[in-house]
Amino acid sequence: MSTQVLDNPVLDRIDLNNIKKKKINIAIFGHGNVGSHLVDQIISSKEEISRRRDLDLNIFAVANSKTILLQQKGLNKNWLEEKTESGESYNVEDVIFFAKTNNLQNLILVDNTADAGFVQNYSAFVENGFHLVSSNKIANTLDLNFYKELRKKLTSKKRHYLYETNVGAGLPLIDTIKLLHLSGENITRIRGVFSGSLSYIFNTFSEEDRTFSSVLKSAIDKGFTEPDPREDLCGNDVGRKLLILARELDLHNEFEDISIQNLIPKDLRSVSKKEFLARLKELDVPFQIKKKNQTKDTVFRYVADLNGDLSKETGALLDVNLVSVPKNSMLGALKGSDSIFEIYTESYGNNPIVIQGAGAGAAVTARGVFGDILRISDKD
Ligand SMILES: NC(=O)C1=CN([C@@H]2O[C@H](COP(=O)(O)OP(=O)(O)OC[C@H]3O[C@@H](n4cnc5c(N)ncnc54)[C@H](O)[C@@H]3O)[C@@H](O)[C@H]2O)C=CC1
Ligand SMILES: N[C@@H](CC=O)C(=O)O
Repeated sequence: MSTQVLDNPVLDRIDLNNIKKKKINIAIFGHGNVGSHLVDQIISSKEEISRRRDLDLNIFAVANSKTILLQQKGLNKNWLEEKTESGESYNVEDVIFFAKTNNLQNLILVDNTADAGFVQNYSAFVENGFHLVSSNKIANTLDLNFYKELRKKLTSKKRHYLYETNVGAGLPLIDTIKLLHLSGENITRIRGVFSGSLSYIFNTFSEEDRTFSSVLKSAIDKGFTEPDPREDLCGNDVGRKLLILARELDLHNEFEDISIQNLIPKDLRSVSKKEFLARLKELDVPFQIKKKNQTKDTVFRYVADLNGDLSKETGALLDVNLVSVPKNSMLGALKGSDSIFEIYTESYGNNPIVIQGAGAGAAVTARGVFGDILRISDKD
């Protein structure tokens, strides 16, 4: 598109191509595995999106737990060097103040942390005009009171909250379930392998002659696990995903309602993360014994199951267990870090809708977060 210049002397230097572009101002918290991919993806797709969708994506803040880089005109591809050089310590009120004093509109807060403390700021951000996008699952798995109050606040402020990556990383799962439920389709059961890291770990451990700790270490290095990998191994991360799906169906469950098989030996559960990582080899013998005792032609799968009477607010049963399944079954045939979700509904009968694909990984997750940002940008 070429730049058009107007005759009017006041407007004669205004680029008409930019007038109609909607500027979206984004603040990103957490730039670890997922967050840093997200910033890079936005910066490298910015021009193309500006051309195709008339959106000007402007990342005006990026922060980790220690420092922030604030730039009204937006980050460029050297953001990490700039932040390392001139990032400053901060609190979240500074970001809200910065957005206000610079009169930034169309604000989106992106939470790419795994921090329980950070989600307590959501309400203040919404109060000050921010939409929310989150890969962090915590806000959706605190008590139902917090869950409902946040939604009340969002409705009263006409703000949106999208979190597609909370379950199944970049897979289109939450949206699918939401639409089925909203359209009146009765979902009767959701079952599957919800964890990309545990899928990778058990696929690899079942197939290859490697110790459990070396496979776990690879999963950590590939960015599949939570910042503390015990969140995956103890089942909390899968439990959270199960609860998030249950709540999408308007079920009134709390985290404590989930029956979870914890895979961590008792004496490694409450040590520090540093000590746990130093003692990974202690997982080798217990898992080697499990492998040795396994029936022929079966593989381990860490399976989550939402079942029971899903037509009643309190009728659901939620459980997460390590099971042996035949290699040639749908769950048994999973590869790599794939997750699989079987969604059973009244109309689809015994043949579930199946959603399968990469269930973890920084690039796919960042792409999913990016999708949520674009969905919100298109609204209003
Ligand atoms: N890695 C994956 O495949 C997937 C991850 N997720 C979620 O994405 C989120 C991020 O995961 P990763 O990037 O792998 O973690 P990470 O540990 O690599 O990065 C976390 C980042 O959050 C920052 N942080 C922590 N507390 C903070 C606070 N209070 N304020 C500002 N920044 C803070 C850390 O400094 C770090 O930059 C997690 O909630 C995880 O559950 C979701 C789907 C898939
Ligand atoms: N640690 C999680 C990442 C995505 O939520 C997993 O392994 O699935």
